[in-house]
Amino acid sequence: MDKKEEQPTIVIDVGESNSHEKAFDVISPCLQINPINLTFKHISYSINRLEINKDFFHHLSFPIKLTKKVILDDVSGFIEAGELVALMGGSGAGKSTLLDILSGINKRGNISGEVLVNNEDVKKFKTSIGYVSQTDYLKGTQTVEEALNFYIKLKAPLSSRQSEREMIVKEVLDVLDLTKIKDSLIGTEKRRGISGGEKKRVSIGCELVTEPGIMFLDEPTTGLDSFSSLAVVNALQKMAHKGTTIVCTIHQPRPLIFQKFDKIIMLNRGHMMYFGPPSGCKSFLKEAGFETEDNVADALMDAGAYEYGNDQGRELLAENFGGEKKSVQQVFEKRKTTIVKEIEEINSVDLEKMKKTIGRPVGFYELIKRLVISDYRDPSQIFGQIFAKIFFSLLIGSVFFNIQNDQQGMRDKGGVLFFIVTSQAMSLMDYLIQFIEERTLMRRESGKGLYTITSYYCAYILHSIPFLIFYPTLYLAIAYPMLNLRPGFVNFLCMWGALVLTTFTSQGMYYAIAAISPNITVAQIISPIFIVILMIFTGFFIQKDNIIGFWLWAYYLSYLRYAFELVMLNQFDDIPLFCQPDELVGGECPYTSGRQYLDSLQITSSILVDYFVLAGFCIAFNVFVLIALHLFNKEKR
Ligand SMILES: Nc1ncnc2c1ncn2[C@@H]1O[C@H](COP(=O)(O)OP(=O)(O)OP(=O)(O)O)[C@@H](O)[C@H]1O
Repeated sequence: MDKKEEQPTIVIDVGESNSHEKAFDVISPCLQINPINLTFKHISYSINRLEINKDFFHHLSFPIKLTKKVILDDVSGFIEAGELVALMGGSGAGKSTLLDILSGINKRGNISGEVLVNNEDVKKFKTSIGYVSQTDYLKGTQTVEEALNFYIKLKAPLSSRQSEREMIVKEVLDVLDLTKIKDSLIGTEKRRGISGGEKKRVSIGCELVTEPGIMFLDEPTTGLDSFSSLAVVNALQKMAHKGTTIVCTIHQPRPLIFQKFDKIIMLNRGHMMYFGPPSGCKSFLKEAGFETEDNVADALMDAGAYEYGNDQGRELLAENFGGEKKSVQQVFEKRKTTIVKEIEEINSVDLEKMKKTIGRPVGFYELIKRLVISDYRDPSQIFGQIFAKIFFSLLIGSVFFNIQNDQQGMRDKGGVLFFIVTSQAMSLMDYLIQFIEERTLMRRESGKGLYTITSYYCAYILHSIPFLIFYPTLYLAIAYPMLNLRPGFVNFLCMWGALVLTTFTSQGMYYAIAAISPNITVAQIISPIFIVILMIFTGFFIQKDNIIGFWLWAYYLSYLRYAFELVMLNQFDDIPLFCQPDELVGGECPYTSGRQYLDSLQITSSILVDYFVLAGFCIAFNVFVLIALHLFNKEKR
């Protein structure tokens, strides 16, 4: 049988069940779905883990031993183009693990067996496969339509035209019943948006607009009410009718939902327990001795629990089933050879190769656009920064108003410059939290091949540049004249440049902390430690000669020291200082020039050197972030 010739009608033959024909929806003019057959043969998955050795005391053996935990054991099956398949099983049965393996996601454990899409290794098409995880990773400041447009623009073939893309988005909105809410914001933690069920359908839509021939969904109905669950499964069924092969994990579906699937794959403790259409479940259970009039999905789960559960659970379930029990596994084992034979048959069918989708160069522009729109729709961080700058500049401007170049003024100026530099560095702490939140989305989207990590980070930095220049400008524009700092445009410009560079370097440092921190809590603990160390070693509190050898590294690595030295040199080099009558010591003025004050703080470098070192730190931090994002933020489960 040549399936290519038969398109768009594909015959589905499922194990021992009755074969049925499935015709793809021909009213789909836009979505170009490549029919995909998926076969998986002898899949086993195990992980090695370290465990406490309970025999340690009895036999005086090693206290820790390496054990192997088998999570999937010889699982085989096939899914044909346009089928909607439910992967069922109790908690810990191995559903998510099998879904990950089928979708080509890298796993940490040992995998054996083969997964083929249209006869080719699934791993080759990892980024072309649609995968909807249990958690919705969406940009809350986008509208529903914008989210779909973002995906299609970044993943559609370069040859596709704008009008075609618009039609696909329109069709997907329609299929998923999202047209009415297409202009609604998805919503963030601060601002409520669409409902959970709608979010799930948007996540599905984001995948669907990229026209995947095959899609995997991890528990798409979990956490949804029965109506929303039905709406999601209905949408999946419509997509399957248009030709997309769909596999999703699901927990105990109600009968209405259960019947919508073309095939059920039931797992129990890593073993396959049932493979076939929902209509075949009842006879299968009967054959295994579990005759029931209940909901078949529930009965299937119970039969598995009966076989693999403990004695107590078995007793409980025995009351329900009655009669002499057989083993579902035993009955299923007989069917296994038929499944493997079917897989060979499916693999002998010559279907078009699966298409590979490649990220588009427009990705960078789309990323910046999304970030700018996000700032516009959720400007709380920008307003927060502006408020902080105005507040701090007025605070120090009024406390240290009109500082003179006398002995007290000299010290005040030193303190004020220290405060300006360090407060500017500290004020960017919220960038760290925002970056960690963004990182999760970036990990997901780059894992799907929408863009590269490098283009994301460059876009992220680029979109923040105007703000990182504006904040220190605002700070100095208010504080500089109030404080009576050194007059002259060149001195102002030098101070401004130092503060802007400090801002960029601090942003790099916070992103570096964020890139290596596993979560926000860890990052929030690490960053104040860093900042305090950097502040102690600015050279304002303790000079190099008084630092003990162990801490000298911190003196050299404190980028705030170079920033502080720079602004001090700019303010004090070559200026005369005078004494008020009460400041004379033995009739003499202790400091008659700014240079003397700089020498007392052991500030001997030059403005140019400090600029270069600061710029070097800024570049180094950003290169470190890129390396860390590539090393630690790859999708791997
Ligand atoms: N990396 C891992 N380390 C340790 N155990 C793991 C790992 N991955 C999976 N497991 C174990 O393998 C089993 C199957 O996990 P999996 O997440 O696939 O189950 P599931 O059927 O999806 O369960 P649930 O419905 O509760 O999400 C579980 O017992 C789980 O604890």
